[in-house]
Amino acid sequence: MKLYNFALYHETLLRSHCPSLMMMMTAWKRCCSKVLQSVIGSTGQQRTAANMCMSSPGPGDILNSDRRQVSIPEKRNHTTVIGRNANVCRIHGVVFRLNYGTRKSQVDAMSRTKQNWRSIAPCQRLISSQEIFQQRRGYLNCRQSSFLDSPLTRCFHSSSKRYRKDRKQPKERAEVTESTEEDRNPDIDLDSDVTYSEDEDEEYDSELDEEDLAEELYEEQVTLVTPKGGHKVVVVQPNVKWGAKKQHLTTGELMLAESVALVETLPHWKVVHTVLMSTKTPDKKTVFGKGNFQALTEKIKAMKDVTAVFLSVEALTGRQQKQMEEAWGVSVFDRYTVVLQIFKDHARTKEARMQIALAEIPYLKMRISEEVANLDQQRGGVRTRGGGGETFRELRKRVLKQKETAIKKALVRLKKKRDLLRSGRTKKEIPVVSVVGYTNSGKTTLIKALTGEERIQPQDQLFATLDVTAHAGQLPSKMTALYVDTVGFLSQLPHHLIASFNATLEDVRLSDLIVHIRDVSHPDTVNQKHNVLQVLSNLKLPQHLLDNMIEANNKIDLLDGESSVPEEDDSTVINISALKGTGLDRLRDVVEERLFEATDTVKTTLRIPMAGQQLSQLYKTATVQGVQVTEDAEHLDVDVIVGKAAFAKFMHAFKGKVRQA
Ligand SMILES: Nc1nc2c(ncn2[C@@H]2O[C@H](COP(=O)(O)OP(=O)(O)OP(=O)(O)O)[C@@H](O)[C@H]2O)c(=O)[nH]1
Ligand SMILES: [Mg+2]
Repeated sequence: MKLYNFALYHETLLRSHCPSLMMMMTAWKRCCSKVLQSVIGSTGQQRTAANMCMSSPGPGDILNSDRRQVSIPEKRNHTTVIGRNANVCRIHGVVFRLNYGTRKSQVDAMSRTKQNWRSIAPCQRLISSQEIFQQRRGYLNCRQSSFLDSPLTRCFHSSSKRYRKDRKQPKERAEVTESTEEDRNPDIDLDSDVTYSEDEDEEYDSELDEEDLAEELYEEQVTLVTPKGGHKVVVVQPNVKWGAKKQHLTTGELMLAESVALVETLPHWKVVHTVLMSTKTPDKKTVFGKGNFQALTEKIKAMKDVTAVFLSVEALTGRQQKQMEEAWGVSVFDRYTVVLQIFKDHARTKEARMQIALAEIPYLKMRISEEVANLDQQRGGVRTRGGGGETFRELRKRVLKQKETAIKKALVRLKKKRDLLRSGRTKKEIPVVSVVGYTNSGKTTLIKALTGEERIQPQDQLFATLDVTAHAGQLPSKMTALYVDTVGFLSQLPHHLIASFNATLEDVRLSDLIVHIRDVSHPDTVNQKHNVLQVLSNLKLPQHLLDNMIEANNKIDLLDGESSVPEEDDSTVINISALKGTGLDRLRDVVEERLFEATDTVKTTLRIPMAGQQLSQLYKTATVQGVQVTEDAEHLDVDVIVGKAAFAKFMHAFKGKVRQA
């Protein structure tokens, strides 16, 4: 090994003067690689071992100007990378950190001399540094495919217009890439070494902008893989009976029922057992106390048909998850991953998809930090500097950051579009009513009933709606209002999941009125209301919106006696059944009344002279709803909806000639 390392140190020299020794070394190294490949799993220790051994250049190596390298086992169509920061790669699903040991002179010599390229890698091709970005993304995101198989088509450089242009023109791509490469490094002569496989050509075809990128990234993030026969899940619900973490408004049984509903929302996931387990310390590493954890482990191990455990806590750290998986012998999921997966399954629009991708980033960041901690603990290999996991973390964090920026940018663009639409609505003075509430409370059903919109399809499912949509409906005065359907809320939902929906929840913030719809037939309705109010207060809504909010007690048709939920006198609470249509007329009246208050508008009837400019003025400044000739045939009674300021101005301008009828 020492001889080998010595040889590596003088590799360039050896390549030209002693090819047979170099070949011997290469064969030795390949042999090491193959042995490693066969034994390497995914643990940090093995990765560290791989880092140590796969540290020397040879055929098929990736080398870059950062003086870092990685060895790739022999394979057809080797990819050779020249550029910056290609310091990590993935081989057959295993991540390798690149080694710092290669000397700059070696890399430079190889980069500059075509001869060397040929001798080292006759079947390799050179790719641009933009493509390296893609490979890094490939390493980070492609969980199944190997580094070499990952597509080389995407680029993180949003500024790299040229690259995108290349991809639009696949036939001319070879020349363009050539010149691009040469521009950057005139010493490299690429004429005969640049080859492209047909597969790669296809990948270059499709147009890709940041939104597409974000969408693709969304697809590639943590996805719960359902086994062929579906998942048979045991739901474990921690029940905090004492202390500050105790949930006062709900019970362990109700929380368990919600957890079961969550799991069963995922297609082919079936709950086969449930466990309600007391804990005093839900924040502890094992969530439960020692004795309870032991008892739980025995219980789960005795359940032979189980393929996964859903532990109903907000989010598990990577270490917790690993520890539990080792103890229980099956996959373990938390609320965050399950809810995120439901969101992914249900999101239809690009905006919702991007927001979900954004929501996942903090979770991934947390996991990366932990992985790094593990790797750093396990380092100790020769010729590694800065900690085994350091580069790994930097790279992944950088990729995540780029991704975050790309998504945020795309969201800002969409927000601008939304703002335009919103300003259009404001110009037309169409009032906006946001319908919010706990998931599955009947928001979509209510909007369908109020607007008569046929296309809306309510579903008996958690998080059926993830795309915020607006639908026009008529108020009793024939005035049009826009009802906004929103994403439902859920208890113990990590706040950044909700926060990631900020762009769409902006509509709620800017609406004129909020209707909070509750499922009063649900046994946990009080806790649900509490949760919704808490989320609304976290959204920092304007106080007047919260003060003016209407509460609609939905699904009263499911209650024993329809009067079992008392309505309050001040009409802030209205009993309805969105499905049966009960109480909707009253709700419309109250909505209109509140909208007038919120928008400083009055609805009135004005008596004006038949001859004069008053009527034309009213048409200009108010919404005229009806005109009747009075009995004396000299006046008109005009029903109008008009802003308070415009009304005062009108009355002042025609003082003595007009009055309220
Ligand atoms: N019996 C009864 N069922 C209702 C009523 N309103 C809604 N539902 C049912 O409740 C279920 C959920 O309704 P949705 O309108 O999809 O609820 P949502 O609040 O939009 O749910 P998410 O979008 O998932 O948050 C559907 O099966 C509806 O048919 C009602 O007044 N009475
Ligand atoms: Mg809905």
